[in-house]
Amino acid sequence: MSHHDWTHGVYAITDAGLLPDDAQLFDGCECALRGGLALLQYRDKSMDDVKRWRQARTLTALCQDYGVPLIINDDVELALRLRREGHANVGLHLGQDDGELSEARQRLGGQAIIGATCHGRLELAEQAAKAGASYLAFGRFFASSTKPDAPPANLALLGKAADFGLPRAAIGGIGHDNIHLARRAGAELLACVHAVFGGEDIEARVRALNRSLSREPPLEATIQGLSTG
Ligand SMILES: Cc1ncc(COP(=O)(O)OP(=O)(O)O)c(N)n1
Ligand SMILES: Cc1nc(C(=O)O)sc1CCOP(=O)(O)O
Ligand SMILES: [Mg+2]
Repeated sequence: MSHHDWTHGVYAITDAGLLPDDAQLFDGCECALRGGLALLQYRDKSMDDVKRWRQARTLTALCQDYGVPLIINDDVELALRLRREGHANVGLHLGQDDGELSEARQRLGGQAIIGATCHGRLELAEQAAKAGASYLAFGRFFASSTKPDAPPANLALLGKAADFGLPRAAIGGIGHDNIHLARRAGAELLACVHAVFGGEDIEARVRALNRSLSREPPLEATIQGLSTG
């Protein structure tokens, strides 16, 4: 795990509509991992605890093979159960209504990756940073078919969030045609559902996103380069 830099790159998030059974979920995630992910998030809104445990456990092992952390959406108990089984690569993502981040930090320990949804609001980012977040997620930046009603945010926010000193994740409608804009605005992590899992050849889709990212330095680095040299 130590060689893997989870702080930069494509952050794929699963979707039970696009990956409706175990075979499609596991195969889709393996293809995405082959394409090169910084992080993978297991996002399943069902109440089926048996399914969620089975799927999360298999994804944890799959991610371990690729040296990539698996982030559990919403569910601190599930993340805790996996970590207690010895899976140190398991982290958690919490939204504003998903429980106290400081409590999750205490329960999961100092090493676990814990992300926080901050929408378009710097004061939420400040609170999350103080409560022990590992990364801050902002969005929705573009129209999203996965979550059309997520509150909109402006890309300029990403530059303002640099001062927290934590990786910034951009989410919401991120795809091949706009990923460079979010990167350029300062996001280190580019979180995508549809752009990764919403079509054929998932590995090629992730590779294409990574190619777009590698061509695009963040604006902060460009400005620094201009002023130093
Ligand atoms: C990386 C990332 N950013 C934001 C979210 C959204 O979290 P939340 O606001 O809790 O909404 P749901 O995903 O639970 O519907 C996320 N999951 N991941
Ligand atoms: C899960 C989620 N949260 C969002 C937020 O703004 O907080 S947008 C979103 C959906 C992201 O899916 P897609 O890449 O298909 O647009
Ligand atoms: Mg949530």
